[in-house]
Amino acid sequence: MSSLPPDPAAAFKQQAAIQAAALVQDGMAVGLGTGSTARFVVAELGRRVREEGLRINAIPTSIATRTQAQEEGIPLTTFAEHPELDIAIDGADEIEPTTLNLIKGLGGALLWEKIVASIARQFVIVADASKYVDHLGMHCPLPVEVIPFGWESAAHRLDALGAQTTPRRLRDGSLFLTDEKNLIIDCLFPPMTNPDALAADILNIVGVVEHGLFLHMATQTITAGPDGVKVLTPKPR
Ligand SMILES: O=C(CO)[C@H](O)[C@H](O)COP(=O)(O)O
Repeated sequence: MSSLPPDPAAAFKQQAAIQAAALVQDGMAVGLGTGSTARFVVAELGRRVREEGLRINAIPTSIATRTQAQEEGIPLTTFAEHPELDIAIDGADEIEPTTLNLIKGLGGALLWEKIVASIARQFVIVADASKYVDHLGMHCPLPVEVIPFGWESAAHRLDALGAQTTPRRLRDGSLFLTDEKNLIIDCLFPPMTNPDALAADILNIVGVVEHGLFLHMATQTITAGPDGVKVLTPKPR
């Protein structure tokens, strides 16, 4: 039996996920996201593969998603076979509704997620409606992935950019390791007015591998909440 409390947003997440999974067509190469909302997408795609004979090839964005996809019977592919993807569907931690700029990575999979999103012709975000914010950074820290060597110095330089930094740890106090065996520094920034500039500053720090700002990448968000399902595309810049 799971010891996790029930997720009050689960039904909304599932609603958004099922609508997004309907965008996937026969023959597509699909990026599979990570997190509790993306899990519903993978489950629905698995159902379509088994019950409708949907033929897809997928690339998962984490070891956890790879395990789920295999359990669901979704055929997996490689970057060699599919250097580009037709669509990637993933969750988000915060969504700015005008630009569809995002914070991702509270689940720790931001690096693989960003690689997969960057090669997808469509990058569709699924979430419950609580993820909308006026400015990124309002509700959650920005995860930054750094290599283990010299991570304390990278954290110090993130502090200097105005963040309150915390290395992510497991319950037993040990440092959390990503699927690439890197560390995550969670960075609490004031609400962001210029995320593009901040992203560039963060990437300038030697030792930083990636950050959870997904800017100008999402082509569509599908969210569900008490007011129903909402589909957004980015407003022209
Ligand atoms: O970026 C992610 C993992 O690295 C997730 O997509 C993000 O944390 C959203 O997760 P959830 O759907 O569980 O709210």
